[in-house]
Amino acid sequence: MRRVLTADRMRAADRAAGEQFGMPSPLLMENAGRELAEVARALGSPGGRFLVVCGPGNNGGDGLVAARLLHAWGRRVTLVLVGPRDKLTPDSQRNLLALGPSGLEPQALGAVEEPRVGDVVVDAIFGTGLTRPPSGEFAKAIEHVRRWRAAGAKVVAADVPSGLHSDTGAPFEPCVEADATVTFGFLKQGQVLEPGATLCGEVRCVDIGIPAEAVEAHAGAEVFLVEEADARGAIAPRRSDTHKGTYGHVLVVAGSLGKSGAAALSALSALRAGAGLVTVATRAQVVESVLGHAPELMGWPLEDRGPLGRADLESLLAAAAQKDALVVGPGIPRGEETTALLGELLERVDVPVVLDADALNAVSTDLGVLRRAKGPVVLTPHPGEMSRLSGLPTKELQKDRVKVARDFARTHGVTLVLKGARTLIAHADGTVYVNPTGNPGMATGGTGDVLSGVLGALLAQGLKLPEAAWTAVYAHGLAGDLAAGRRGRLGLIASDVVKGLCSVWTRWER
Ligand SMILES: NC(=O)C1=CN([C@@H]2O[C@H](COP(=O)(O)OP(=O)(O)OC[C@H]3O[C@@H](n4cnc5c(N)ncnc54)[C@H](O)[C@@H]3O)[C@@H](O)[C@H]2O)[C@H](O)CC1
Ligand SMILES: [K+]
Repeated sequence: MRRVLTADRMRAADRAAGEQFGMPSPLLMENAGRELAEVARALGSPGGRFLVVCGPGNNGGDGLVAARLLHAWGRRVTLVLVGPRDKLTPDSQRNLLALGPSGLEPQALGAVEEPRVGDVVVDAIFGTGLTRPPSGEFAKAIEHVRRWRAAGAKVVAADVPSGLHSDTGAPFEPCVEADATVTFGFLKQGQVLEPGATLCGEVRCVDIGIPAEAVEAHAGAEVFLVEEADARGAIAPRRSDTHKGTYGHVLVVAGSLGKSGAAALSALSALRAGAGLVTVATRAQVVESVLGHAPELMGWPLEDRGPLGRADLESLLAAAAQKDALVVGPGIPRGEETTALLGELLERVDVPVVLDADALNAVSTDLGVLRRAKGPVVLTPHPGEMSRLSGLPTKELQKDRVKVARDFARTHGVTLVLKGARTLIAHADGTVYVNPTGNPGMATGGTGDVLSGVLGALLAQGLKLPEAAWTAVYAHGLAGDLAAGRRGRLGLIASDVVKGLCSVWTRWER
């Protein structure tokens, strides 16, 4: 897991590093500038130029250090200073003075010789201090950097691409797009959320001497980036003295006329994610078509009576007996009484329950059922379903997904998987995990059903929350990435993701 900070927490850590741990800001800046210069040097070509564009704050100071070092290393450096010199922060002032012996004189933006392929532009205009849309000469400088990159120069951003909001990952207009971002101390939220993650290019998080102890714990507000080792480590190797009962029995309550495929995808994924047994509870009229997808599946026919309602409760409780996890929602026939039915089911079933698809739409009309649940509950909404659950317009909630997901999980005591580019897993304690796997090829019908099955299977095998959730999400996204590598993103369909799960397990069992 990689801890991810907001700009405020990063600044507090900066201060603590100086005040409590003997790492004053000028030293931090020198270390940051050196790391920045080394990455820039590695990206440049031997005869190439280095164009360092510095803003008025400490981000600019990092750039001034990098310019001095690149020059000392014999590189051809052009320096541009954006904004009034009298506005430079004290640390940046010092570094401007330190340039004296090098003879490096800042040039005006307009006078700069256009960079070419093989040249490197160091973007040190703004970092975590950006608080409003860049304007005037700052906006012009950012537009120059964007144009130079389009002309073939490589761009290395200091800490954060200038123009990117370092907490939300939303770009102001204009915003630098970088080939690499050298970030200092800890990852920032905006670098792991889209579109920020894409705008950063390859993120290198470098140690500049800020000890982990300098970061104040924020119980209930921590954000972590999930890494492959975390997900892989959650899947225990299989012992020889085990049997299918060891790996749990999942009940999938799903499917309806015309939507038997959703049930099959969810159930098949539960099998492909290691569940010992999977039973599908669905209307009698579709049970055979669901089971037709895999002889390994078992069926629990529900009497044909249209939408799921109270009349189905006794049968579903009987189906849920001796099960280790439930997945409810993919393709279910939803009606007036489905919310009440789910409420009763959640109150009486004590194993983990995954609510997906139309089960989410059903509970969104009475969120109280979540608090009344006897066992742990995981919701797996996409943004549209999240809008119905939260009452926020989709556009609104997408602006600060971390906050929306955290608030919902904490308020209702659930684990919430907010799907999308960089899916978020918010746990009831307020901690949010960011998932880096997955690709736009997975924006195709049925991939959500696949995730619900994987999640149900890991819960049935005894993984606890939130670990079961971020492991399922990571594996599901990686399965999609491996499948896209074989099929191409355009051709990817949900069944490929199911097959991709096997590639994940073989990769992790090595
Ligand atoms: N441990 C670390 O992370 C270290 C970080 N360092 C670098 O310091 C910057 C943060 O520096 P700061 O001075 O706070 O802000 P910026 O340089 O990002 O921004 C400059 C300055 O600009 C003003 N400002 C904000 N928005 C606008 C705007 N739209 N137009 C004009 N001016 C604007 C605001 O007042 C800012 O103060 C961090 O990213 C790192 O690169 C340290 O150097 C090393 C340790
Ligand atoms: K920057």
